[in-house]
Amino acid sequence: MLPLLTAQQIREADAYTISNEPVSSIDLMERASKAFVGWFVNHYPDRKESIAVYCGSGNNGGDGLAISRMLFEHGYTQLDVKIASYSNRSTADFDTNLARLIQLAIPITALLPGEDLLQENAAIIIDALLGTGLNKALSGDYEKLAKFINGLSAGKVAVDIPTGFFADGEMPVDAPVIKADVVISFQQPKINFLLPDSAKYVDCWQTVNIGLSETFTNSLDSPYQFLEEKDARALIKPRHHFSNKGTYGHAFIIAGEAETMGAALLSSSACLYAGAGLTTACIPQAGLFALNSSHPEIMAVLRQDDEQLNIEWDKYTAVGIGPGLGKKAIALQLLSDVLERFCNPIVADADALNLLAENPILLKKLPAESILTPHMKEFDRLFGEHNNWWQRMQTARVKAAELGINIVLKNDYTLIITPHGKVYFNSTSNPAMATGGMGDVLTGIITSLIAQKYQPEEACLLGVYIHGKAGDELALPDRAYVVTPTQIANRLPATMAKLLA
Ligand SMILES: NC(=O)C1=CN([C@@H]2O[C@H](COP(=O)(O)OP(=O)(O)OC[C@H]3O[C@@H](n4cnc5c(N)ncnc54)[C@H](O)[C@@H]3O)[C@@H](O)[C@H]2O)[C@H](O)CC1
Ligand SMILES: [K+]
Repeated sequence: MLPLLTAQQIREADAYTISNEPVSSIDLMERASKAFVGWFVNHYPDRKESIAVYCGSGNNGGDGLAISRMLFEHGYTQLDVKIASYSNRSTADFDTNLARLIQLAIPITALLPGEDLLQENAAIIIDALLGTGLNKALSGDYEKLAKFINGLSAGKVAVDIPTGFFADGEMPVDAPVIKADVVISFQQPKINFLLPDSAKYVDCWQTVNIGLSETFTNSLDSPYQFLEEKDARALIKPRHHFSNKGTYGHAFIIAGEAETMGAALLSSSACLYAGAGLTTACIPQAGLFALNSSHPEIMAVLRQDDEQLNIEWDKYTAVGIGPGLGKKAIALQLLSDVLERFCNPIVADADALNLLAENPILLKKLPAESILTPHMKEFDRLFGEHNNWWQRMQTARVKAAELGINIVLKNDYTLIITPHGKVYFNSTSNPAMATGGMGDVLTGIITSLIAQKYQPEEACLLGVYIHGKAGDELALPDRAYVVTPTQIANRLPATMAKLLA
């Protein structure tokens, strides 16, 4: 896991690294700037391209000055440095880098308070105005400069973080931010890059390692963690010789109405392909033919709307409930029944979540460590409206702890929030996966992993990872416009095998 630190913690990690590596602060800045330049030279190899480097007078600006010097040394000839001299304060490392830069034949212009901004013709803007030191939304000269830069058609590359963007915490609505085409972020993505509210500011980010002390960053035990391939590899268990279907559990998927049988087929097939020993789907009578003809491996428990059910709950090692289930009396009866009679953690999705929202008393009956897999709207129906994702994420932490459950809050970087206060951001998945039925597949995968005796938290982490990874393997090589949930389900065995290789 990559710990995701707040701006405050990044400063602490910075200070710790400086005194314990040890490395001088100016050399750490040199290392960060070199890492930026390493990326830049690969992506913008044309040494004749005109580049304007906009620098503040703090350490982000210091990086900008060091970057300008290094680009000059790499043979970039059309450099122009602009220094926003809006306050009379500067950091020592900024001053040192300014002294180094003025030795070189690079034009440097100071932008003074209240002054009109000069025309800008550069093809590329490097934004090194403000970084993680931002303490309030931009206003005055900085706001004017940000709007000016946003109005330029030049490509924009931000150093560490776009100027005006909050690394963590709630962003004021419509805060002025320099919109970057790409952000080269030091050491880790900033937490807010991973929340959907960042979409209007950050097109794309990449990280470069600057060697902050891992001993220290791990010791902070940050609640926020980034889930990566090595973590999924550590979680996935091989299938053993002499194992049989009984070894891998019996999953029960309660889903589908006559008109939404697709949801039941998608979730139960994903359950099958993710490796459950046995899968039984609880479906309406009308869906039996579709189930048998598409997936003869999956067994059925049929239900009628007006009939009392007599389910043998003891037969099953995991239960997933909700996809396409509807909200009729039978659905509520099934949900109440499972909460009353099934002792192990359950996976609740879609209509099961809507029923829980309408009958909040049932939330308290969820078996410990159960898993809810809402998208944003389902989450807000359950726990109230939220104005922004930072707020929503904090509510999820409170509710997960209060109810003793895991919450999988679906999005680009799906969040897995545990009852123990951790928030894991998943690193896989892509926009080609934005189609109906994707969530049904995820429910099937997580239920399957619980049936196979993964701990609920492990099932969430691995399930969310492989779901997105299968989507990446299908979409990214040919830049596919869309991948379907059926393709994802079919792909799972290969994706899982690769993780074990
Ligand atoms: N991650 C690391 O370990 C390293 C980071 N580096 C770079 O340093 C910046 C952070 O630098 P810092 O000096 O702390 O702050 P900034 O340059 O972001 O800001 C300077 C200064 O600006 C003032 N300020 C804050 N908000 C506003 C505002 N809204 N309007 C005007 N002025 C504002 C405030 O006084 C700040 O202190 C980090 O992003 C990296 O780029 C190191 O180079 C390497 C190690
Ligand atoms: K910046």
